[in-house]
Amino acid sequence: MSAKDHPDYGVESERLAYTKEYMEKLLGETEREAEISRENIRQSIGDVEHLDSSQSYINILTNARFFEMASTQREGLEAIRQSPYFARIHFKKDGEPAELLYIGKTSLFHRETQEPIIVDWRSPVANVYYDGRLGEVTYDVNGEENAGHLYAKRQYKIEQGELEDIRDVDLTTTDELLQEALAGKADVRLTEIVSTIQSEQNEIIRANLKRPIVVQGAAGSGKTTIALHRISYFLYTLGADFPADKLMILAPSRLFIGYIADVLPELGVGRIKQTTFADYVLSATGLKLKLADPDEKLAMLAENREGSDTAIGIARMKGSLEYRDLMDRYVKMMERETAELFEDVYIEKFRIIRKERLQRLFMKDFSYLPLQKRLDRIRGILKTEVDRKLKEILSTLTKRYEQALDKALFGIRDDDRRRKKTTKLIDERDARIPAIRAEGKKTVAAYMRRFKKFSVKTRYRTWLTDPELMEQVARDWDGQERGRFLAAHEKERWEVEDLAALYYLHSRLNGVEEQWKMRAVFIDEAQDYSAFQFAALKEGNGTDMFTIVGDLAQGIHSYRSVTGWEPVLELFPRAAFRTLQKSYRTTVEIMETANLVLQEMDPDLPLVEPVVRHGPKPSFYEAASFNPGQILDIADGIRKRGLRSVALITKTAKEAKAMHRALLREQPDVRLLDEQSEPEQDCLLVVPGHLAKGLEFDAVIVAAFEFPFSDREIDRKLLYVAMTRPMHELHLVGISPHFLGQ
Ligand SMILES: Nc1ncnc2c1ncn2[C@@H]1O[C@H](COP(=O)(O)OP(=O)(O)OP(=O)(O)O)[C@@H](O)[C@H]1O
Repeated sequence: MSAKDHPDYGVESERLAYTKEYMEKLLGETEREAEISRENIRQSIGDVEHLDSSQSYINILTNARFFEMASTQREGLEAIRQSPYFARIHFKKDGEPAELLYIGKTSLFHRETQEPIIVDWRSPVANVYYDGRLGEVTYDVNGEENAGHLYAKRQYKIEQGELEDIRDVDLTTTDELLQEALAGKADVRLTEIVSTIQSEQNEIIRANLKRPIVVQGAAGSGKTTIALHRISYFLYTLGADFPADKLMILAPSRLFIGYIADVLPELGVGRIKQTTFADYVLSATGLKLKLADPDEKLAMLAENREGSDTAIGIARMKGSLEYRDLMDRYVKMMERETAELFEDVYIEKFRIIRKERLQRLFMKDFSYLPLQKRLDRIRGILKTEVDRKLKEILSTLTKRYEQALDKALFGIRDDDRRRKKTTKLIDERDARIPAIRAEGKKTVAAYMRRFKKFSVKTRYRTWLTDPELMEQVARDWDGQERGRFLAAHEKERWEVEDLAALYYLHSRLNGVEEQWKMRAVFIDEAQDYSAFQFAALKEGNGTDMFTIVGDLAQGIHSYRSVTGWEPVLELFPRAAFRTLQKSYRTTVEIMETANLVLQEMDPDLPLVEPVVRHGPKPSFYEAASFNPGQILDIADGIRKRGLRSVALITKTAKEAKAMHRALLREQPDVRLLDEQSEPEQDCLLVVPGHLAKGLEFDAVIVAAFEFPFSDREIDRKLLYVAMTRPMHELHLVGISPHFLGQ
């Protein structure tokens, strides 16, 4: 059906024409305003030379601000020019007349009449569009409930400024727009979904922003997308108090950041910090460490290598809250050792401050601060105290010398004795007073020298290698456990698993600098975080405003990460918890096959419900060894069916490298994805399973030969992740595990 067939086509095309016309007019105006500001700036720069320069500077600043505002408005208008809105609601707020509100990516108001021409999708009233109900509805405005009646919802497809389609949405029709959006091709990039956000997703996006939220969401349920839209909603709603650079999204790899980076500016959130946990910790602590390959343990497990038990046991320990408690005990020891260093403070023979007072400040009054920050405060207090007392001492002494001189001058009769006495007094005074003054100037610095800066790296390394210290800190470990731990750290080697402890120590000893202290944190692929990582991030940033999204079924790093959300909810007691079971990425046929793997992990796990969209059944190709020709044939077939992004997902990184090499010999358009690469289209991408997490492709070929997928937990998870990446086609090559029923 085309838009022209709709009975309201005439009205709707007039409305679109009106909107476009107004936008063009506004664009012209902002263009002129920008030009005027630019001209004013130019003039003021000229005036700086010969006029009152402070006035000219003010002019420059004001006009620069106007220029910026005009540019931002122009950019906003440009962005929505081709498709100004995507929906309309017929809505009546209680006590007000009914209105037709057009919803788009940003708002547009008539400058003179203040009439809303387009309402922002993030505005409070737009909530009723997403909420899924018609009839009596309520929505929240700044914590206050507003009520009204929603008569109708209508969706539009507007492309290149042309009205292509109009659809009235009622509760019985399926969301055709969603179906269409899902049938589209993967772009190797995420896109915004503001026009088709579903009500259960909307609920998470708009959940109380000042409280934490934890989301367990199935593969393809839109977790990443929702996290990004929640950030956009966050900045729209609370942006005035929370500048974008105080918000951070933590992604699993740099590759993944590249994948989401495009959608961030589109949602108006390009300026937030986008980083990985490792990069964040290294920047925030200022530590320069070369980290060992973070996926080595995963490889050990996937390849079923000998000797992985100890390494994995240690990794698990380092992610636990028990390890955090050990670090707390270690900090307590350092606190006590530091407190012992306090002594009374003197200038000459005058006591300025007693050590007990300083110890009390350090241990009690400032106990809420990191150790170094407490010392900094104490230094400040000492300085004030020394300055004040020094003045007192100098004035008292000066007076005392004056009195003594008076007494000598007027009290001693004998000339010779008097002269001697006064000379002695004057000499003494002239030496002592400047000496005290000089000493007083240096007292604080000299006193504070006993406190050495806390080097987090050195302190942590000492904990890992010093048997005596370990015995004191890890009191509950037996000799064997300590021995194993010490032996594993003989060689200096830094691993991702150490980062939580390093960051935690940094935050407790030195404190995280303002620049790195975030006010809201969004974590994607959160199933790969350990309890200690969550705890450390919360402590270091001093906030619990976290949005945590993940899928336990994809927890391929579960040897070092959480295996349930309970510990996370305990760490964030104010958190809301939501689950998403519906998957939007893939077809019914692919999801049903992936569900077989899910069931194998834990029969109690709820199966993922795909949004009804059909496609070919997954194909299986029994093959004992890798044959590049076979893979390229499959990929060619996929391309011929019009799909563009194709990934070959392997079980291990080692096999990915080997397959990539072999494929390259046959065809140049093959790319191996690693941590640093940019995902790209139109070539066959070879992706190791753990890096495929979070990404999506039109079609996926899963292949494993050297280490085929077996019945082990790690294999099931890796296979599940790989199988849930495609939007349209899945091909499995190699020996498939029995539970796939092939
Ligand atoms: N409401 C929606 N409308 C249109 N597309 C959607 C919607 N929700 C999700 N999608 C699409 O579904 C796909 C999966 O979304 P996303 O990658 O955010 O899911 P995820 O839960 O993070 O997946 P995974 O855990 O498997 O990485 C994306 O292509 C996304 O654009």
